[in-house]
Amino acid sequence: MAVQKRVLLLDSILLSLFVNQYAPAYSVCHSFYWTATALFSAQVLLHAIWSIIIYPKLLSPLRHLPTPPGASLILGHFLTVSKAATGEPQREWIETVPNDGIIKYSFLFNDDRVLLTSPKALAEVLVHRNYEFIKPSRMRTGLGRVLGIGILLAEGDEHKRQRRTLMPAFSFRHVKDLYPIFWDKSREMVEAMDEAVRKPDIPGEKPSSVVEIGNWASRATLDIIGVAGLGQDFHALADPNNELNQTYRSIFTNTPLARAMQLLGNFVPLWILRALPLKRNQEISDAIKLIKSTCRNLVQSKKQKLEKGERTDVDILSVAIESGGFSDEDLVNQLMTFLAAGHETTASALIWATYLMCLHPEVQSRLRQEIRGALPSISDRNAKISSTDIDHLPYLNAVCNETMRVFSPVPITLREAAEDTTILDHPIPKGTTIIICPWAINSSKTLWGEDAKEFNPDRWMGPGRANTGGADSNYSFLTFLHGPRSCIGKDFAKAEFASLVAAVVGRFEMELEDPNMILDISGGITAKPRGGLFVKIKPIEGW
Ligand code: HEM
Repeated sequence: MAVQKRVLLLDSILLSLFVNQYAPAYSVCHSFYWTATALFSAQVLLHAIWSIIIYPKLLSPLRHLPTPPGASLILGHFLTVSKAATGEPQREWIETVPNDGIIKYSFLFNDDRVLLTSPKALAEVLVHRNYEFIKPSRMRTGLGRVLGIGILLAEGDEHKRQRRTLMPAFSFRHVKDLYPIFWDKSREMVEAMDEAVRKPDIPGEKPSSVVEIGNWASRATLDIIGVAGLGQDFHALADPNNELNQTYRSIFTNTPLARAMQLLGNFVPLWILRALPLKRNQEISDAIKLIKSTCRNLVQSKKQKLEKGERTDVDILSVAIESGGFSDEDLVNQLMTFLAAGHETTASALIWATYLMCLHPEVQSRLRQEIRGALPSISDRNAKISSTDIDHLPYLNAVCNETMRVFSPVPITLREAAEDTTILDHPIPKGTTIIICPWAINSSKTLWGEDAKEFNPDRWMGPGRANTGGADSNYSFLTFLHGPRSCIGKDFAKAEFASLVAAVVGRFEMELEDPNMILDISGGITAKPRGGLFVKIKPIEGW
């Protein structure tokens, strides 16, 4: 229902010309400019009243849907949503607002949001009519600069083509050959952490046995996506000041300014926001330059290798180049996507696993026992790990799944109705924003039972539970979504995550630096403890 401001402006100019020509008595101060300004202001005001109050309250087909209490007349639920961690209010509403599968809430100026709460609604949007619900254009333009317009942001037939082409690189048949890389990098991380706490003068660490786990996690996962995904070791683990790692950390840190700009992006054209002389704009454009040039160099050197017949690796980039389906610029966009989508997410999972291990020392010891009993020692550099070694550890699998259920690294994602459509037979106007919230679905009592919010790895143990956690519907676990736009890197991520957890828990006893820490979650694309997670680690000899 939004009317473009430029239409109102044009309209005001034409009306002003008309009034000044044929009815000058009605003009403002006999001036074309003042008349146009007055007409424009009046139209903006009328349009605002229409779109903020009249349409959503009296006419929108969404107005009859169940809605959480506490909406203000103009700001809707904006204050509740913006004050809490991403996904937290939705986690509460899914329990407290009676609904048949969808809930409506409103954002700033009563812009409607439709939250999906049932497997049936999720199936319609994510699977059966997936391409009718596209990624919102503000997501494409906002994220596209950093992530590249690759598979994550492509739509329709173009998305289908890219997904088909890239799928072989992500199939389990291929991923199973990457386990030794996951293990080698996990070992490298654990050895470097060990060294850091023994030599407390390493820059970036506190002079004690305390480490900020997010820092290690993002360096390790960047290296892993580099080697296993793109055939290039970035050596971020070896170098705490690695430029690429620092760059990603700076752009993915959800500062108040970043949040404010994201919010403004809903109302102010992005080209204006990006032209503002702000430090954040400079940081992002420097980051994009570095990421793009890294990706360009990777494409060039991989192509040269392949031309010389020097192919030794089966990484995602090689598969993409050999498919012949992508231009050089497309390849750069895909690489940008894999680098960003493929490392911050798994890093967030490792942070949450560490946090939960600290809160549940009994789970930590039981897991350590399983790992030490079944896997070769982390100190054994010649030990080779296969997919069977990692995948056949039931408690490790249970802890990893339960961590990703309780703290899904991606708390929320968005879609937009591409046309007037329906969800569960409720009319949904074109342009409506649809909220898919793993954070809420993964802890819904309707789907998981009364103990839904508790961390209980045992729900994944026992016959038939290893893949379901005991839930009846596979839509109950939404961490990687479902359907044609689910995470293509799911098998990669699960194996990588399990290797990292096994190495860390096998080697270290961990506790929170501050046992009274109050969890403050910083939202953004991935959820993390704000300001980092500081953990005391103690190497346990004998493995
Ligand atoms: C624990 C780790 C991970 C989590 C929780 C995760 C989660 C997700 C989610 C929720 C989406 C869907 C986003 C949306 O459509 O709105 C997604 C898409 C995607 N993920 Fe992951 N991801 C993880 C790791 C990875 C890794 C390691 C890679 C690459 C190696 C990867 C590559 C991608 C790509 C390319 C897409 C876009 C797929 C498409 O649109 O067809 N992800 N991921």
